[in-house]
Amino acid sequence: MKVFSERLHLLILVASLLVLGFLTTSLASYWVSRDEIHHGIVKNALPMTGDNIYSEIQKDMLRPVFISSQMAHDTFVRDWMLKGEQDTSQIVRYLTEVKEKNGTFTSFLVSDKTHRYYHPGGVLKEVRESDVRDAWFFRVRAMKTPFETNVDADMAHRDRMTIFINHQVLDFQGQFIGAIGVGVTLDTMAQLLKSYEQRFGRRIYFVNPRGEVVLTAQKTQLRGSIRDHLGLNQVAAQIINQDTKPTQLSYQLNGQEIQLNSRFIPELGWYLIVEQNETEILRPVQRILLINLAISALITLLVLAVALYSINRTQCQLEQLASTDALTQLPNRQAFEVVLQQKLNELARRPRAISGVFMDIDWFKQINDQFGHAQGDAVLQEFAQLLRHQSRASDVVARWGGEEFILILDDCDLDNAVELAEKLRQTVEQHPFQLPRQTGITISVGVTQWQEQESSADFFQRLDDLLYQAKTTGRNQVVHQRKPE
Ligand SMILES: Nc1nc2c(ncn2[C@@H]2O[C@H](COP(=O)(O)OP(=O)(O)OP(=O)(O)O)[C@@H](O)[C@H]2O)c(=O)[nH]1
Repeated sequence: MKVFSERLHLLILVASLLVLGFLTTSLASYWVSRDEIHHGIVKNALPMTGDNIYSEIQKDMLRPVFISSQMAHDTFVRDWMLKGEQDTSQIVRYLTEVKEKNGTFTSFLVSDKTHRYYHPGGVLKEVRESDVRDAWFFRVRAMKTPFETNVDADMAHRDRMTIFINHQVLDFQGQFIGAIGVGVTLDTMAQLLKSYEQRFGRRIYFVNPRGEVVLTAQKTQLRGSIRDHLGLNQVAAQIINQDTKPTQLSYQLNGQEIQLNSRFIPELGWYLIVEQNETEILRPVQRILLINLAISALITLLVLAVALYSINRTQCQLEQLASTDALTQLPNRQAFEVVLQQKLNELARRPRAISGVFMDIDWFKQINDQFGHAQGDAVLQEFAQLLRHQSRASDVVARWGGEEFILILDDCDLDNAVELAEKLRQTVEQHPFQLPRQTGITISVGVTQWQEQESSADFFQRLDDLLYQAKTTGRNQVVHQRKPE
């Protein structure tokens, strides 16, 4: 029991050390990867996507700004306006050419004198200070800078969202005489967002200062106000209250961590939002962690199995060593007593006759004295070999000590036991032992049958007495005692 619990303690210790080691390395590498991924998203991926998109926007806006500036400085335009806007077809043709040559979505001119709004289709309307949709013109008129970009619905094209470059037109004395420019659609921008979404698996969209989603890539499918979206509503106020510096935010959605980078784009007057689902990115790393843990568990089990196997093997070898007589390889007295006890316990379940044969080599001291101890050992080994051959698998044979041997015969009554003992005695007597000189070797034997309810001490005592009787009454004989009737 003690050995078992020591073995269990050892195995628990080995398993704990392995589990601790594997857990520490697996979790440490998972945490490092997780931190690196988080850092990569927050410090690099999201801000860089924002930077790239912003620089694309700036690049895209350069050409329309340049075209609008050229239109504003065109002598024909200014002369035509100063000469009283006589022939509408001339300016319409001019605006059509600008639009078609440059591939812009629209082109326009608004006169400060007549308030007429010209575009490639003719005169669209007259701008009025009272109309909120015309407020842009009066704002441009009051501007200190020569142009602005303004995202607005284009009335000439069914209110399609358009980026207008509104450039002031000044006369030759520098007085404001109108606003001119081109409009480009947001289609290219949407295309850009879509390609970024596909390439990097990030959600990208624009939000106006009221918090409404104004432009998304097709995949995003985000509509309405960000205040109405679960998760996003946690950071909506921070997104639209920020200054122009990019801001890093995060929110929780369905147990997932979403990282969000937001920046104000002055050219559009919108906030550019780039989002990345950190939990999703972490999934492969978590899968690797689980695989690592599974491999670790397997290795731990394997090591435990190998340890258990070798402990058991060593223990078996030790037990074998402790229970075997080194000279004859027969079980020793201790082992014999254990096996005999098992046999006696079995008797209750299956009652049967059991007999004992106790043997002692005669005059063995003389053999040692004549031929030396080594020769005496050889005789003991040869005798053990004879015993082994004479006994059955169910019998228990052992070296009792010195030159004494014992045989327990299973399912064998006294008559059969005496017969076998006699046969054994004769075999020994006739056996040519390997000695330098031919020497007769004999044995004295005591035989008796196990009596019911008898203690093993009494049984051995009787066997010992019978053997003593054989020795004292002439040796080389079998003495037995009948079972009392
Ligand atoms: N070579 C050898 N001798 C042993 C071993 N064990 C005991 N002996 C010897 O066996 C001898 C037994 O001698 P005794 O007990 O006097 O008995 P005996 O000479 O056989 O005489 P009886 O038994 O009376 O016939 C002793 O000399 C022991 O030293 C052993 O393993 N090897």
